[in-house]
Amino acid sequence: MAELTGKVQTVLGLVNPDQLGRTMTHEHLTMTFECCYIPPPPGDEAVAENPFQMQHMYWLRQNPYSCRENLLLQQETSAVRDELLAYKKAGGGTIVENTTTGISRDLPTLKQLAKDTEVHIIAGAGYYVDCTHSEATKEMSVEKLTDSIVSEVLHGADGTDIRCGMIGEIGTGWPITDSETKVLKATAHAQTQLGCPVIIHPGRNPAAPAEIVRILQEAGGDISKTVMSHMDRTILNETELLEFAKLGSYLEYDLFGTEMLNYSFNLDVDMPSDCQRVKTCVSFREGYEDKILIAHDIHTKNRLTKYGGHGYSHILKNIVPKMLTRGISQPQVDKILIDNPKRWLTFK
Ligand SMILES: CCC(=O)NCCS(=O)(=O)O
Repeated sequence: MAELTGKVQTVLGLVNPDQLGRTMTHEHLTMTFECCYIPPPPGDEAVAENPFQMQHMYWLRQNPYSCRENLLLQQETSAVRDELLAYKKAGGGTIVENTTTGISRDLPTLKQLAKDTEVHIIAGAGYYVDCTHSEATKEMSVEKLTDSIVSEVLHGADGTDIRCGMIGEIGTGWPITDSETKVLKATAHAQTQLGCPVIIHPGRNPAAPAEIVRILQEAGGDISKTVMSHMDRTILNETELLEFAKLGSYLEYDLFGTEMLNYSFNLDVDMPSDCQRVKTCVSFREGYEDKILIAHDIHTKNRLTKYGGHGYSHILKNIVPKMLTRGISQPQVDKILIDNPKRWLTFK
């Protein structure tokens, strides 16, 4: 698309890629996550019903998905606005907002937040995981899904003229369902037409990312312009990780700030700590330094600073200084936070 080539599309319009600055490539500013509610562990039912107050946040840190109120990030626009102002003050320039159809994307609110804070916000086109697909979505052909995704980028989404600047996060579970496979194929077809960035939410199985790449590739997708999210909880074995890295997608460590003992979506996974995430970035700094992206993927209320969480500035304020003490140079940090996001987000 000639008008888009060489540009980045924010909710306020096209910008020159050099304007983005430091970029978090996977965040949510307003969304609902009720689709992924998990009943509390036996014996904790009453605790889960506690008022949503600071003295109960210790429990939410370990059980974020077992309290319905915690899943309603869309109720916190004012706190998110304050956080974005703090993010800007900390040196942040851009947020890629990954909320897609199924988890309450709210483009007018994103546009207002971008105006109020002067943080560039890039919205995502497409569909989240199968359980959020409506019956109408499930019945759509790959061609119809492609048209809908293309239209969200070229004309605007959700009945507005606010345009998405990338496709994703496209949700998949494990095993990948028929409806998710159709959406992946449509994503690849739309990417072929638009030359746009794509970002994927893989299912929680180490085999999921490679299977997704295979489906995208067979449908003509450009893997070099595709981000595989949530690597932190998906491929933990080093040999398997290096094998996957060879396929050529961006590798996104986007759960910075999430430290929990039991990962309730997959109890077999030991969620890494931030120190372990930094170590992984260190091990990737030669060879794959052009492929690493990082973010917090804030999607529940308890991760906001208002509730004692780490907030959207955690990487800039705490992780970058840690990286510098562990052998990642300032130019390498700049690659991860500025150059790699810019390259990924620029339309071909
Ligand atoms: C919509 C937010 C989201 O999907 N976050 C991913 C959470 S996890 O699967 O990595 O736990």
